[in-house]
Amino acid sequence: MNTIYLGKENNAVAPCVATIGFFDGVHRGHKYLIQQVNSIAKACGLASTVITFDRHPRQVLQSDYVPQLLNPLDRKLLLLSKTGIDNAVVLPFDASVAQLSAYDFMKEVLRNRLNVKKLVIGYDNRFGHNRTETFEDYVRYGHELGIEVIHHTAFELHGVNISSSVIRGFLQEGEVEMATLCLGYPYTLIGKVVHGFAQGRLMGFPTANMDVAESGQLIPATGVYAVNVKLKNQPHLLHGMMNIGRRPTFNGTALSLEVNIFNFRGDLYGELIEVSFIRHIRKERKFNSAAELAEQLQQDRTMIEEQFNKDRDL
Ligand SMILES: Cc1cc2nc3c(=O)[nH]c(=O)nc-3n(C[C@H](O)[C@H](O)[C@H](O)COP(=O)(O)O)c2cc1C
Ligand SMILES: Nc1ncnc2c1ncn2[C@@H]1O[C@H](COP(=O)(O)OP(=O)(O)O)[C@@H](O)[C@H]1O
Repeated sequence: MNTIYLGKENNAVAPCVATIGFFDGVHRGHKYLIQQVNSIAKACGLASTVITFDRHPRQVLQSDYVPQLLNPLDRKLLLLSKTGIDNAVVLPFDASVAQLSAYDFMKEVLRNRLNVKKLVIGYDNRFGHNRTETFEDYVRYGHELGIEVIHHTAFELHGVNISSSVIRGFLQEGEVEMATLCLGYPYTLIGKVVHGFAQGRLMGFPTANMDVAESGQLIPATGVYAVNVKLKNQPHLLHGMMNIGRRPTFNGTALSLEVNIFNFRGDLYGELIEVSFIRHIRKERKFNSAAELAEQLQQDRTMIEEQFNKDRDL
C-alpha cells in the first residue's frame, strides 16, 4: 500500500476508484466497503484508493471536541494496509478543507488532485461544507466532473448496521466481546507506561499504569478485563489483567488504567505498550484491605489463565 500524505504540491496519482471517510476502527463494515472498492478497481483496471483525514473533522469544526478514537492514525494506516487497497491518502483536514462545498471538493480534491474516476460511497455518506447534499446530488456533480458515483451496500451483522459509534457504545458499556465481533479484532489501547502509587508491587501484583492521552483513544468502561499485552521488542503477546478504575480500596479519585502482566518481570516505565481487550471479568470494588484485594487479584488471575487455556484448546 502506498501512503500519500497530501501536501500543497500536486502529487502525480494514477487514475483510481476511491472511497472517502474517517474509517475509525477499520471495522468489518469498512472492510466490506473496501472489498467493493478493490473489486470495482480490479474490474476496470484502475488503482484502488482510500481517502481519509489526519484528524477527526469535528476537531476542526468544534474546538472543544475531544475525539474518542478507536485507533490513532498510524494504527489505522497499518490496518488499512492489510485490506488489499493500493493507496491510502491522508488529507490534512483544516479550516480550508472544511469550507469547501461538496462540488468544489469533488472538483479540486477528488478530480484534480487525486484523479478519482469512480467514487464508492454509502447513501448516508456526507461530505462537503455543512454536509447538506444528498447522494443524488453527488451523482449529478459526478456527471459534470467525469466521476462516476457508485453507492455501496451496507454491511450488517445479525441485522445491525455496524458503525464506529455502535462499537464505541459497546466499549463504553464494557462489552468488549461485542466490540471484537464488530471490529474483527480485539479493541487495542496504545499508551505510555507512567509511574503510579507503587502499591502494586507491595501486593505482589505490579501494575503498569498507562497514559493514553496522546493516542486520543476511547477508554472502555471501568472494570476488570482479561487482556493481551504487546511489549516493544517482544514478538509474542503476553496475557494479563487490567483494571480501569479509581482504586477505591486506596481511596483513589483519578481514573487509572493498570495492567498486571502474567509471567513477566521488568522495568516498563516510559515504554509504549499495546493492550487488547479480550473479556470483561468483573466490576471494580472497594475491598477492606490491600490484603483482601490481593486475594481477589489472585482469583482473577487464576480464572483468566484458565480461560486463556480454554481459548487455546478450542
Ligand atoms: C486486574 C486488577 C483488578 C483490580 N481490581 C481492583 C478493585 O476491584 N478495587 C480496587 O480498589 N483496586 C483494584 N485494583 C488495584 C488498582 O487498580 C491498582 O493496581 C492498585 O491500587 C495499585 O496501584 P499502584 O501500583 O498504582 O499504586 C485492581 C488491579 C488489577 C491489576
Ligand atoms: N508483571 C508485571 N506487570 C506489570 N508491570 C510490571 C511487571 N513486572 C514489573 N513491572 C514494572 O513495575 C511497575 C509497576 O509497579 P507498581 O508497584 O505497580 O508501581 P506503580 O504502579 O507505582 O508504577 C510497572 O510500571 C513496570 O515497570
